[in-house]
Amino acid sequence: MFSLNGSSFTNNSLSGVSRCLTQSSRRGVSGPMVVVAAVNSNGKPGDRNVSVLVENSMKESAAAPVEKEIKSTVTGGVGDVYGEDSATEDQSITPWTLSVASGYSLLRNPHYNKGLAFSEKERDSHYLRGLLPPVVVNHDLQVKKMMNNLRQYEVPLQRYIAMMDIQEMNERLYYKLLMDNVEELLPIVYTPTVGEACQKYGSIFRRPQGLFISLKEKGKINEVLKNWPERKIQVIVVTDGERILGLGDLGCQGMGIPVGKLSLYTALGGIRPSACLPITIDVGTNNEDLLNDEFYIGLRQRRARGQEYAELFDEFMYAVKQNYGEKVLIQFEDFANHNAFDLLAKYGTSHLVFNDDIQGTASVVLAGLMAALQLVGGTLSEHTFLFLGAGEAGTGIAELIALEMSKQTGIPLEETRKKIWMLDSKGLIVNSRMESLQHFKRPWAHDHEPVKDLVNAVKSIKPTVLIGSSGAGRTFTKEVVQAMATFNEKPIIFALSNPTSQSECTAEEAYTWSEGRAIFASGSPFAPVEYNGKIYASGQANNAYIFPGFGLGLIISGAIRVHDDMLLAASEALAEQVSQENFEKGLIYPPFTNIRKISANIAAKVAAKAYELGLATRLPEPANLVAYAESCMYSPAYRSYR
Ligand SMILES: NC(=O)C1=CN([C@@H]2O[C@H](COP(=O)(O)OP(=O)(O)OC[C@H]3O[C@@H](n4cnc5c(N)ncnc54)[C@H](OP(=O)(O)O)[C@@H]3O)[C@@H](O)[C@H]2O)C=CC1
Ligand SMILES: CC(=O)C(=O)O
Ligand SMILES: [Mg+2]
Repeated sequence: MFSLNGSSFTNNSLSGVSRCLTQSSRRGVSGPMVVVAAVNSNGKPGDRNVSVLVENSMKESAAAPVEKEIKSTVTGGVGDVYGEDSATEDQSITPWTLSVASGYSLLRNPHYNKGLAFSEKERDSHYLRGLLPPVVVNHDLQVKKMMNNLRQYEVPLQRYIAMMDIQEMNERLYYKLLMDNVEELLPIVYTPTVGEACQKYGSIFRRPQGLFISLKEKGKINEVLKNWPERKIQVIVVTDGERILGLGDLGCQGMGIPVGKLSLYTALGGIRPSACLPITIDVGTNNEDLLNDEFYIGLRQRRARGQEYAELFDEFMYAVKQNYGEKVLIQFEDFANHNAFDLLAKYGTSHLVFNDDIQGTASVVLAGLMAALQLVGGTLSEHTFLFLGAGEAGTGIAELIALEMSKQTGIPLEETRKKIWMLDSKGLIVNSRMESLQHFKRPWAHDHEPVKDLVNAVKSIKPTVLIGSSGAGRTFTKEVVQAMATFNEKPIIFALSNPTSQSECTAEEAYTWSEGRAIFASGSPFAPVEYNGKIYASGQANNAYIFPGFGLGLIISGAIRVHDDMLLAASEALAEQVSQENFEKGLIYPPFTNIRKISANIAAKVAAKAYELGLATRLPEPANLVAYAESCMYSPAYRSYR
């Protein structure tokens, strides 16, 4: 029997599981260390301290101000997140401890498992003899085998399930697979397949991924966050599932999106997987099909709104800051627009928040436009823009374009906005509709007679750029694309809506109907198209180009707030990565195969802007930010275990 943090253990209680080390003996061990909640001699988890007041979670960060009084019995110091150091004797604490994973548990630990790649020496020193067949294979061969296996599945959803299984089994294999085969696997772990996965999440559910915070957890969110096995969180992607891609309200099953986005944070942006936390806030769903689906995994109630929603969210936001400090990046994803704009405005001054749908999408589209100008000529302010869809994506993009025009020309924002027109489900947004418009649409109401449909709006406005951000599939009809092609030599057409089923038009339609003249990009990928004997490859205008590098830039600079100028910097960085060879193929985005280099460049420009704006806290500023960003990136290469 030996003692661990005051709890008694028999050697027997640990056999076949982790072999735990005491605080003093764990120093000097460089084996696979896992954090576990210690188990007492009765084999039951120790009590949790549910009311710990903490000021900051990150040891390296300065104490964050406590902005909201939370009932407390323990006042932990900086870094004393779990109240371990300062609890009095009558108070219970969370008995977290470190252990060295070995044997059977090592093979079942996705962070450290290497499968058949464990060396002979590791098999000896980590009690793996007999638990693996004799062969030792390398990482590359594992990737080759897994790709062969994945390609056997013809149904994309089966590939998605297989990828999730790999992620749950061997994390480094999952990320190497994804990074080495990014163009092939992005459509599986991301749009379009992730959309179908969310729709069927309940049926395909195997092991939970991410953290589920529902109305049931109200008053206990601090405690729920402590259940997550990692403490040093740098990026959270959170959704409430109300607007999942263009598929509407998928409630709790929206979890596929934060999980997928964070896979990209790691694979494309180099953020450590253990620093990423996917979260779904479950306040119910108004999706009747899901409410009646026996396999639905969420709360079976209609959505909470108003004060109930606001209180839960407030508790969540403060608990996040208390647990992970003020430099944790919180990415809002796929909220319905009636919450998205308000949440961004509300927490934008107190937290490091970023709305991917509003801001990330804006940045990626502006980058595509900057690149497209190389092909069509003219400056941004010489173009005229028409959007189908005036929600988060549409108005977010429009605002960033107007801001960039204003910066380039010195013309006030109110004036540059006049070059941008928008349609919603009720038609063109015009001044006569002002009273009934949601606040985020009002800046886009201009003088014009009412126009009900897109084709007439196109004919009247004569835009040079047409952007689809409606979530409504096949709305760029032949008549619409042909109209664009009558008054534009090279019409710029973005069909941003996801997944593929919601795309405003296909690549084939855009090229065929414009007689091969369109500069086309879409939110979900399309295969190259042959038209009149020529191959047309289209780009993927998806915020996946931006958020991984953008987030990396915030993290490496220790930024405390997001600023619009950082979005502009990210757009410039991305546009600069489009090569002459890409332009010659008609591409306005670089291929995803170079994404890590692209992300490092975006991160460097975003970080530089954070330093320039005085929003960076990691000092001094590195001399070469691109090299620094690259050096900070996670690599999925296997580590040797002693
Ligand atoms: N490619 C990318 O990187 C991204 C793509 N998207 C995609 O953009 C789409 C929209 O997202 P988001 O802006 O957040 O959604 P919102 O719900 O905020 O906005 C949708 C807008 O489209 C309008 N709309 C819907 N149907 C029609 C129609 N048939 N005709 C005209 N207007 C219509 C709505 O009108 P009304 O206001 O009247 O209801 C609303 O203004 C989604 O499919 C999403 O996947 C989003 C983010 C990033
Ligand atoms: C890409 C993305 O964020 C969306 O479609 O919502
Ligand atoms: Mg989104």
